Amino acid sequence: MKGVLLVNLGSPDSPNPKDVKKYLGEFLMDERVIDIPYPARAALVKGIILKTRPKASAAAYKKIWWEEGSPLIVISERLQKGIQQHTDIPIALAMRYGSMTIKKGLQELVDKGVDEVLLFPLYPQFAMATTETITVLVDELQKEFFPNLKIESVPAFYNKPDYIEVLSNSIQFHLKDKNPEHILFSYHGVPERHIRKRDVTKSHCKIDGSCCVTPSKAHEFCYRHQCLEVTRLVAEKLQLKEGTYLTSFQSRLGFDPWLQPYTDRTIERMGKQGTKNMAIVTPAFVSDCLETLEEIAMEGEEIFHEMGGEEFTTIPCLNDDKEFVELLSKWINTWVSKN
Ligand SMILES: C=CC1=C(C)c2cc3[nH]c(cc4nc(cc5[nH]c(cc1n2)c(C)c5CCC(=O)O)C(CCC(=O)O)=C4C)c(C)c3C=C
Ligand SMILES: [Fe+2]
Ligand SMILES: [Fe+2]
Repeated sequence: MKGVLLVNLGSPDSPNPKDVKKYLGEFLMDERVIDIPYPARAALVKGIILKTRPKASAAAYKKIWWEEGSPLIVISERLQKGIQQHTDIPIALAMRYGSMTIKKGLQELVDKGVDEVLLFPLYPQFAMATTETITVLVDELQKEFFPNLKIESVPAFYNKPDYIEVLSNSIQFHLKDKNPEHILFSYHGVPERHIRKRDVTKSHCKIDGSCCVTPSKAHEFCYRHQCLEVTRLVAEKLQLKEGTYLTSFQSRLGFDPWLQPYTDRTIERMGKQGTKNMAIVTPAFVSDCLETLEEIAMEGEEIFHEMGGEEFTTIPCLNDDKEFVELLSKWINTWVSKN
């Protein structure tokens, strides 16, 4: 029997510093997230980041936490239930970090009689720190614990026309009557080094004005290209005028160069330059989470108002939007009817 494992990033068990520390420790010790050799990574994460960040992150999590739990987890569960209503095969949900482990998710499917799994990382764009860390872990788990399980992965879906249509419809719906002067497409950032490391040509990605718009086989694993493509395709679909939309990258950590322009500085600049009414959409996330509900909807709005901006609209992620649930269900049912 076939089954599906949806995988999202994960959240701490509670917004308390102890749980946040445990979660951040697991997340940031992943060699595909902080990609420096083990001794240096442990010194940085355990010796520096985990000494201060859990308290600040816990305070941020407390601001967005829901009665039912972490928004990211609750929303992912709603997505799972929504999809389950459109298919007869079991749909399980797991998180890359935290208590809802991928191993438990695979076991849940196996216990239901599944021997063929569609692994569905809930990320529209490929990144070493997201999609790749999931597929690598699943490979390891399969070899060690589930040798008889056949597993196939869903690749990044950033440029699928039906995804672009659903995202564009959602943006249009949330912007009706808003008339923003500018729409900012803000994606989670990654260190520039991550892009270069996954350049299969070893020389294409210069992280400049042209590499990501020049056709290359490097783009299959270029997060920056895939983000810029989502912006371009949505702008084309919604017929946005040149100069009314921008792309930026948020949530940087540490002192290495990350993808630019940075979202906070872009919002600041837009406010300073006299934009009064702006909207922001975050297409690297399928579910609202700390990075959208706090960093964008709270901090971003505050920066914009401080700089003289007036109306700031945060467009929700696709979450359990009806069209999005139907789209993922359609892809899953196509896979089910294959072979
Ligand atoms: C080196 C650090 C990080 C990289 C690289 C990174 C990439 C990355 N992350 C997401 C999605 C999410 N990240 C979230 C939280 C978060 N991310 C980092 C660091 C890196 N992310 C940290 C330290 C945190 C924790 C919060 C904080 O202390 O600021 C979340 C939210 C989780 C939640 O519980 O709500 C998401 C989602 C992507 C898509 C990505 C690369 C493309
Ligand atoms: Fe992150
Ligand atoms: Fe590129």
